[in-house]
Amino acid sequence: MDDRPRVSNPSPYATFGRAAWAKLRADTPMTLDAADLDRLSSLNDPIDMDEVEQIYLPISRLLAFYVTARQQLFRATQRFLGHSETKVPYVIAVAGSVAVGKSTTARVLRALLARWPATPKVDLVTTDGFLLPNAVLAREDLMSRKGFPESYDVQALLRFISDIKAGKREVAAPVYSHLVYDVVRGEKIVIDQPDIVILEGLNVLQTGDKPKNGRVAPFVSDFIDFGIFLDADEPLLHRWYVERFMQLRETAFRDPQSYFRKYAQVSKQEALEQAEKLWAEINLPNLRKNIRPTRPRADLILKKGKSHRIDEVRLRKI
Ligand SMILES: Nc1ncnc2c1ncn2[C@@H]1O[C@H](COP(=O)(O)OP(=O)(O)O)[C@@H](O)[C@H]1O
Ligand SMILES: CC(C)(COP(=O)(O)O)[C@@H](O)C(=O)NCCC(=O)O
Repeated sequence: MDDRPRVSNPSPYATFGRAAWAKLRADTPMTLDAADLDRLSSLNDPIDMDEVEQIYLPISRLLAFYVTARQQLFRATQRFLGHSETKVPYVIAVAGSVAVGKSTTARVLRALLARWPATPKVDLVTTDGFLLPNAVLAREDLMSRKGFPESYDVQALLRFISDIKAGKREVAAPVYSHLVYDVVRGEKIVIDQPDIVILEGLNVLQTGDKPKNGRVAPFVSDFIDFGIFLDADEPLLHRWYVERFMQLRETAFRDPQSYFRKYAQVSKQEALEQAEKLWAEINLPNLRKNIRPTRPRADLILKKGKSHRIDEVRLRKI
C-alpha cells in the first residue's frame, strides 16, 4: 500500500463559522450605536448590533492590520526610489450580486473605518455611476444588459481608479440614480486623497477581455488592495430581489420621477411578474456569467444566510 502523504489541493482560504470569526474581534471597541445602524442599513437589508460585533468588528480589526502593512510597504518602495512621500489611498472593493446587500456592507465598513482612533478619511464610490447613460444603452440595444460588463464605460472607471492610485487630487466620478434609473447628467462626486476608498459594485473584481495583440489591458482589480465578495445562494438572492422590488412599489416607485412608477399603479401580480422578469432575464444571468466567477479573486468571502446574516467567513491565507 502506498502510504506516502497525499498531495491535496489546499484551499487558499481559512473558513470560519460565526462564533469562531467573532472571537477575532479581540479588544476592538464598538463605535456604532443603534441609530447609526438604522441610518446605514438599506431597504430589505436589515443589520443589527450582533452582526456588527460578531462579523464587522473582526473585519475592521483585520483591515487595520492590512492598511498599516500596505502603507509600510509603500513607504519602503518610495524610500528605495528616493521619491518624496505622496499619499495613496488604500482601495477596498465590495463585490457581489444585485440585491445581496453590498450598499449596507460598504456603508457599515465606511462608518467603522472612519472611527478608527486615527479617524481616517474614508470615501465610498459605487460603480453604477460608470454605467453608460440609458440613451446610449438603448441605442446599442443594451438596456436588457444593464450591469453586464458591456454596459459600463470601463475605460472611464479604469481612469478613475488609476488616478486615485496615482495619488491625484480631486478625482471625479459620475453619479447614478436608482430612482430615475440613469446616470445623472452634470452630477459628480469628487475624491480628494482620502486614506481609504471603498469601491462598491457588481464588477469590481472583474478582469478584462482576453489579451489583444499580445497585450493584456489593465483591470479594475489591478488597483484593488483588498477585495470582499458578498455571497448568498441563488434562491435567497432571488427572494431578496423580488421582495425589495415589491417594497419599492410601496415607497420609491410612488415618486413621479421613478423610472418604475408604472409598477406602483398596476396590480400586485403585474409588478411581481416584472420583478421576476428582471431577475430571470438580467440579474441572474449576470450573476452566473460575470459576477460569481470573480469570487475566487476575493480576499474575504462573506456568505449570507436567511435573515441576511453572515453565517460563514472565508479569509484568503495564501
Ligand atoms: N429601483 C430602485 N429604486 C430605488 N432604489 C433602488 C432601486 N433598486 C435598487 N435600489 C437601491 O440601490 C442600492 C443598490 O442596490 P443593488 O445594486 O441591488 O446592490 P445591493 O443590494 O447589493 O446593495 C440599494 O440600497 C437598493 O435599496
Ligand atoms: C445599477 C445596477 C446595474 C447595479 O450597479 P453597480 O453599482 O453594482 O455597478 C443594478 O442595480 C441594476 O439596475 N440592474 C439592472 C436590472 C434591474 O433593474 O434590476
